[in-house]
Amino acid sequence: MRLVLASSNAGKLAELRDLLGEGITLHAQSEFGVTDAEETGLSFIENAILKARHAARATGLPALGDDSGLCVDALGGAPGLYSARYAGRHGDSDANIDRLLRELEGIPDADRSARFVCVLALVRHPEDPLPLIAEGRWEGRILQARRGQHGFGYDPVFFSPAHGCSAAELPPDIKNRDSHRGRALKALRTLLANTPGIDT
Ligand SMILES: O=c1nc[nH]c2c1ncn2[C@H]1C[C@H](O)[C@@H](COP(=O)(O)OP(=O)(O)OP(=O)(O)O)O1
Ligand SMILES: [Mg+2]
Repeated sequence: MRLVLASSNAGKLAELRDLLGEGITLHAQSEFGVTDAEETGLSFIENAILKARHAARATGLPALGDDSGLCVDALGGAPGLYSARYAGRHGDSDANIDRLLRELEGIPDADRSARFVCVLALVRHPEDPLPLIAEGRWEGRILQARRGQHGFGYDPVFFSPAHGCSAAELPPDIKNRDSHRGRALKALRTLLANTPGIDT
C-alpha cells in the first residue's frame, strides 16, 4: 500500500516510517510539494482528518494525518492543540520548551503531570466518509530542565515514570514502542487488519 504522510514534521516522519515498516510505502507530503493544511480544528481528531484529506486531495493517494501535542494539567491542558506554535513561531521547539518551563516556574514535581496525545487519521480518498481513527496517550510529567538528546519537540522535558527518564533519554526503538505515537499506530494497525479492502 502506498500512503502519503500528511506532515512536515521530520521527527514524526522518522518515527512513523519505523513504525509502519514493511507492507506500507510511506511518502512524505513534501515529495509532492504539498504545503501544510490550515489546522482550524478544535480537536486533535478534527486536525488529523483535515491534514489527511488535504494531502489525499493534493496527491490522489490514501493519506495518514497525525495531530499530536502535549497537554499539561497545571496549564489547563495547554499547549495541547497549539503545541507546535506555543511560543509563537511554528516548530521552534527550543522556544516552545523555554515558554513551557517559564509558565511552570515554581510548580513542584507533584503538580507537573502531563500527557502526550497522538491522533492518527487515515483516509482512502479526500472525501472518505469513514476515516480510520486511532489515538494514543503517554502519561508523564514536565521536568524542571531539559534532559537527553534523542527524539524531537518536547521530548527533553517530558519525564516518563514508566521508564524513569525523559523521552529524549530513550533510544528511538523504546520510544516508538511505548509512546503516544507508537500506541496510536498499534491501534491503527489493528483497525487496518480488520478493514476489508485495504491491503497492507
Ligand atoms: O513525540 C513527540 N515528542 C515531542 N514532542 C511531540 C511529539 N509529538 C508531538 N509533539 C509536539 C511537537 C509539536 O510541537 C506538536 C505537534 O504539532 P502538530 O501540529 O501535530 O505537528 P507539526 O505542526 O509539528 O507537523 P504537522 O502538523 O505537519 O504534522 O506536539
Ligand atoms: Mg501542525
